[in-house]
Amino acid sequence: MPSRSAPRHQSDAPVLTPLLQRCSRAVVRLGVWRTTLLFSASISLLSLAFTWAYLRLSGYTEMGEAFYISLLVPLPMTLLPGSLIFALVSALEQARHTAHTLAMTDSLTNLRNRRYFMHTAQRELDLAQRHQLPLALLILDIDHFKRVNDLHGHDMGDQVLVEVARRCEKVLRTTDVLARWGGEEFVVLLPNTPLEQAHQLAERMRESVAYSAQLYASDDAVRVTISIGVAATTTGQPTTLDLLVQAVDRALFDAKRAGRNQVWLAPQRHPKLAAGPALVG
Ligand SMILES: Nc1nc2c(ncn2[C@@H]2O[C@H](COP(=O)(O)OP(=O)(O)OP(=O)(O)O)[C@@H](O)[C@H]2O)c(=O)[nH]1
Repeated sequence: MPSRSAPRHQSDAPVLTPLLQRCSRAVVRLGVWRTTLLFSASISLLSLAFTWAYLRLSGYTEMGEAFYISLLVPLPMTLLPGSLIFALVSALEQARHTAHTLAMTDSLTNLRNRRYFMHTAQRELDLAQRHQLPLALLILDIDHFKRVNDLHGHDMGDQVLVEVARRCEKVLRTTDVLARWGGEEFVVLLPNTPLEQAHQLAERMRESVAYSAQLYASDDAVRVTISIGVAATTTGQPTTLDLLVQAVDRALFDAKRAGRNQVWLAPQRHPKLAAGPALVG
């Protein structure tokens, strides 16, 4: 009978890389000096064990001076090279971590970027389908944003983007993922959320942007609104991320065409997506 278990690692590379990463993260967590001391102490103990085994096998019963030599000599001998190596490993790990975070972050808003979002959304969609849970997706777009830039300047436009991101973030739960989709668009993933609940959240985001007396900390107050497209998967029905994004895009397009500052739910034209009323304004 063929084995059902997944084949184990076919080469050393996939095993080694996570192992090395785990080791370098451990160095960062412990700190260079603690790692060095731990390393040097382990080498000393190993050296002691080897000496003891060697003497026993050679017929000696007393350790004598060999005890002190095997325990204490490796300690100072490994301290300097150990600390240099671990300092280097720690610096490399921190640089790798920073580069990884930067590659996934939008520099203006500090939100996750589209690349991170797509990766996370695919994983969440797979999980939702495996556990038969609903999943909702929102794309929101600042209305007439070009005018903000034209009237108040690009720097103010940037401030508006940051402020809208902050307001939307406040409405969301910790499990939701908000990312910058690009330009003046943001995307939100709502795991374990049916369409009705996603709609309520979208409305709260829309209101938190539209109904603020003075939105931006500046003498030159700007008021903006956002339009939002929403779609959700139907529990237990398979769909793809592309289909979901297409449905949300279409709903957002409809919200814009209907006059902006509205939330539109994805219509029934994608049978595998949760159906809802087409317009919720
Ligand atoms: N300040 C600033 N502007 C940006 C940034 N990214 C994109 N934009 C601007 O966003 C504007 C988007 O304009 P449009 O696509 O015409 O859309 P809109 O004016 O918002 O109109 P509707 O979406 O139809 O309501 C463009 O003027 C871009 O230059 C950014 O990072 N900072």
